[in-house]
Amino acid sequence: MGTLIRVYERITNLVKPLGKFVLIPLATVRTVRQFTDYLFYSIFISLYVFFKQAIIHEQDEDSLPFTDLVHEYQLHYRDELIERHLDHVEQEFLNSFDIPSSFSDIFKKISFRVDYYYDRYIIHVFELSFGKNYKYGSESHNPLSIVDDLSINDENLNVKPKFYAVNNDSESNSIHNIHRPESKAFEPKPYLMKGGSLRQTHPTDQLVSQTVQGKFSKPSSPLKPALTDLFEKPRSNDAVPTTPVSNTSVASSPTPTATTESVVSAAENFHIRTPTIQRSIVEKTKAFAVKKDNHSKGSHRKEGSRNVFYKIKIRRKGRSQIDPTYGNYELVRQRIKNCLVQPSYKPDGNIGPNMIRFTWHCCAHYDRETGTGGCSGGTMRFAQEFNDNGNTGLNTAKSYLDQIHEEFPWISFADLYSLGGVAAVEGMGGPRIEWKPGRTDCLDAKKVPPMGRLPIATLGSDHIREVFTKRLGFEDKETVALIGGGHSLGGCHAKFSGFNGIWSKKPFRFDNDFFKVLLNEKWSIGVVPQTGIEQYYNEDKSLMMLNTDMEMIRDPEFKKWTEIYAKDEQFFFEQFAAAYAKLVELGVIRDDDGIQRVKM
Ligand code: HEM
Repeated sequence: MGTLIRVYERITNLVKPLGKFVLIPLATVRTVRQFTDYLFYSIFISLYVFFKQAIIHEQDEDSLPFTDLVHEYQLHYRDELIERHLDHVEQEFLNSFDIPSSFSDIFKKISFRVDYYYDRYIIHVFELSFGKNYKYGSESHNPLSIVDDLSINDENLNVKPKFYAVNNDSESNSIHNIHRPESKAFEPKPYLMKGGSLRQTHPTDQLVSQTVQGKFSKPSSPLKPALTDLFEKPRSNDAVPTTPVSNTSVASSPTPTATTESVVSAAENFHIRTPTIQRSIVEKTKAFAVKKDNHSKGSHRKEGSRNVFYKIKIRRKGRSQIDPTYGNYELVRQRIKNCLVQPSYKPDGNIGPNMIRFTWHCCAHYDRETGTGGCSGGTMRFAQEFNDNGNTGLNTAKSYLDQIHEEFPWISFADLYSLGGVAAVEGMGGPRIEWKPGRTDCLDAKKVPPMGRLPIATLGSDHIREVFTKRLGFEDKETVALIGGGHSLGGCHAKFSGFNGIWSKKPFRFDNDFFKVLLNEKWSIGVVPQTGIEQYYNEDKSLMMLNTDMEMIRDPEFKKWTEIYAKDEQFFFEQFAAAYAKLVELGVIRDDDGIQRVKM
């Protein structure tokens, strides 16, 4: 029987061009119908919104500009269409329900539908009738893409729904399980699955919509924090969140404020290949810094109320309350610090290093030449980025941060993911790192940068400079501080990267031990017993180094900084804090109100 099915599949596959031709009318009718549905719905909605805004005069805090409100309703309608199909079809097919943006888009959708129908209902019709799981993909006529058991590796693919440490001992996280079928999509949180709409329903019946929009001319409502407040001192007097934040009390330490000169000079030193982008960054940073100064001198009211580009709306039932944690970034920072110690996360017991690596990987795809990548946009939410091989093992940090997002739904993922590492460094005894909010999230995966940009641990100093200097824009001093600082914490896990061991005797304490150990121990190459991969060991094999770490003493310029950092911990702390602050700003181009509007 199995052979017969295979023969059938081969034949239908061979006559695919002809079969697809026959299906064109059906796909066209369906797509055009969907398009006209949107069209009629949009007209209806436009009238409705016009009536609502022009005649009823909704309350200020609930009214969006006309076009945004229409768009919101359109997305809502699209979500409804999708929900009707949710159980029957694959995610790829659901994407074809996106609102068509142009005529060529309609043709693309028709062509996609033709392919999908033929693949699902002709080639794999027997697969489906015998109850086998089938997954559409460009290669799905290839028997390998037919997934017999969709439950395999679910643990690996999904972040844990609750605060729950991933047990490193479990087979489910084993590096050997990473060979999962390409077609099995990472399942993002439900509200992200709907692509365009960031609406979500919370257990508390809270409806949150986070929108990026054009100029908004009305003064901010007193209920909403003024935009400029987001960049000022922590709102420590704010009420504590409704969800209790562990036993530790929440201390609000002051947010460091950079002087105008320091911010502008940082922007000027921030070398970008494209001169226009460089100029634009410097100008925007200058304007922002001046505005910040004005604000602290008390003149912000005149300015702030006129030029608001961005609004985070929080609506609740009854509309009388606002999330008391809104805009309190200090509270989120503290919340992250409080969740670092996790005895159930074995064998480490501390997720801080994982968090620092997670943030570093969120930023490390930046390319200053093209302006792509960087942690802005929160692109790590998407399968294309998160499933990159280099990110193996980072589901722990992501699952905790996603859970924290549920407590503070007003923060953008891009801000939260960058804050994770910043807070973890501090929580592990490191320096306080300056961090500014204002990153925005991409609505879909189109802005996910090309993968394969993470550094490779077995290569040498040329490769390190290619990544850190050429692509990310760091000087040697910063590169050494970042690598040594990051690798003073945590360790390698055979099941994730194939390397194994710790870099320093105190892997959960941020200090300059990495540099001391690197200079003082005797290193020789050895093999990780579990994986057969080569790495460097000290004499008693209690510590390890990667080849890229060894470059920190092989390359003369890197070695110079290694020696300096080994001698002067305070200086190292300062350099690391500055470099990590720069890391989390890569690709973030801010408007004069400090908010990043466009993800390049
Ligand atoms: C040449 C550059 C780098 C290479 C090749 C590299 C490579 C690696 C590898 C292979 C691991 C082991 C992952 C595992 O098995 O769990 C690791 C862990 C880690 N890396 Fe890097 N890394 C680099 C730079 C950085 C930077 C710049 C930072 C942060 C500033 C960083 C922070 C960390 C941390 C904290 C861990 C420990 C994670 C844990 O214990 O879960 N790394 N790195």
